[in-house]
Amino acid sequence: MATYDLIIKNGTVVTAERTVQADIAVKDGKIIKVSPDKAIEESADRVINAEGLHVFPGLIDSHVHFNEPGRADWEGLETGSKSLAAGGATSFFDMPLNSTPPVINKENLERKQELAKEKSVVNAFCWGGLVPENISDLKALHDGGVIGFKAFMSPSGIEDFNNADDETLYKGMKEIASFGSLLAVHAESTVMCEELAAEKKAAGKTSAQDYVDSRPIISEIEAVKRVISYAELTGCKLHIVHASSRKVVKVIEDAKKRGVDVTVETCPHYLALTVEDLAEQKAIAKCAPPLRDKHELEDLWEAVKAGEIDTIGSDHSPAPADMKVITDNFFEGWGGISGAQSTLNILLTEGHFKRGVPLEKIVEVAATNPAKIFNIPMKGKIDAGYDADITIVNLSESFVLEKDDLEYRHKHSPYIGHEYQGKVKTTIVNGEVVFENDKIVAGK
Ligand SMILES: NC(=O)N[C@H]1NC(=O)NC1=O
Ligand SMILES: [Zn+2]
Repeated sequence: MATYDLIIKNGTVVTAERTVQADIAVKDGKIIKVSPDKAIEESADRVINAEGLHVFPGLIDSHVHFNEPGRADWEGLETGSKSLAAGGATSFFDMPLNSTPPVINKENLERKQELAKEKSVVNAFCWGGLVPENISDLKALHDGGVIGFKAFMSPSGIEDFNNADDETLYKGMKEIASFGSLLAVHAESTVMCEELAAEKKAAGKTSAQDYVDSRPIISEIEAVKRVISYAELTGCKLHIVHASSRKVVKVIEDAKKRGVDVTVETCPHYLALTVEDLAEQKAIAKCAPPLRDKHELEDLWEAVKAGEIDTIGSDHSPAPADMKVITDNFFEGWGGISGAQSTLNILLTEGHFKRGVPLEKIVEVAATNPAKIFNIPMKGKIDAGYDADITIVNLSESFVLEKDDLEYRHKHSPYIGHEYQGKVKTTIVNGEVVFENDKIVAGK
């Protein structure tokens, strides 16, 4: 019998701390040994020669909406997880809404957990929801294994997931703090967004820029400041999702300096696309908070480089094509971008190659920090004892993303036709190869 299940030889291994040439030995789903000094000579059932390739910890996408159960016609755990594997991600945290029933009680959580076990080709974790109706369910959700809670401060666009008013934030955060979990928040001001949208629509102003102007950066800042106040009052750990501007990040930086336990996510689309892409691609590039301008995009990259961004998650929020239609009114059509498969490509191409973001920083925000912040032990790092969640990438290879490359149920993406430097060659989940040679091989 071979000593190991798998050895990855001669690769360049990237962690959040350093990049070194090393061999990696895997057995029973775990990394047994990382050997930078000398070759691992023992036997293995399979040897992958990664000479000339980079070996990253598999990405942990802390923000996806896979819609199952109940709306699997929008995406689903199988297609969603396959798209992640194809993009070099080995774990995801599924948001509590857009699936129906939403994950706002223990029973609904268990249903999703069972489905994920059956259908996902990567590691699946669930977020629980915080809505005005479920304060008394939060503890049971926590005990059931949710990685944290998610609340919307503005309407979610989903009728069975109500947004949290200030009273809900207060009571929910007090409760969540009592058992040491965390609240993630979609932070936009309901009043500002609704009033501005009503004014625009009444004036017949419905262009891409009008939609963007109806959800301004100041509306994110107002909501972020307010929820940070509740975090200070209750001691609840807080995570702000999808900050679209460094101006929002700055508010969080200031709170961190005061000692508030708060972290911040941004998404690849705020780092790769602008309002011009929205005007051109219409609902395919529509999201909330909306895409900003080129200046904001560049500033956000500076925030990544400066270490002000804790995590980067895709906020993959797909919908069928007939919901992604805008004729000339940008207030219509589903807001949510399909991007789960492209996160690493964007970070490498737009971040590393075009703007000099170190590979270690990419690993930190897309794998190591999500594991750390959300308490997923033994993931997000390539080291002895860690789970063998690994993605092997050829940084010398470039490609143009084609529609048929997408594993999504609905093959639309604002990134089709974009050229990327750095191609995912192999994705390994718990020691098993799930993607290689441009194909999902899980279960084969
Ligand atoms: N419900 C839902 O997925 N909303 C997401 N879509 C989006 O563009 N932003 C979100 O928060
Ligand atoms: Zn989201």
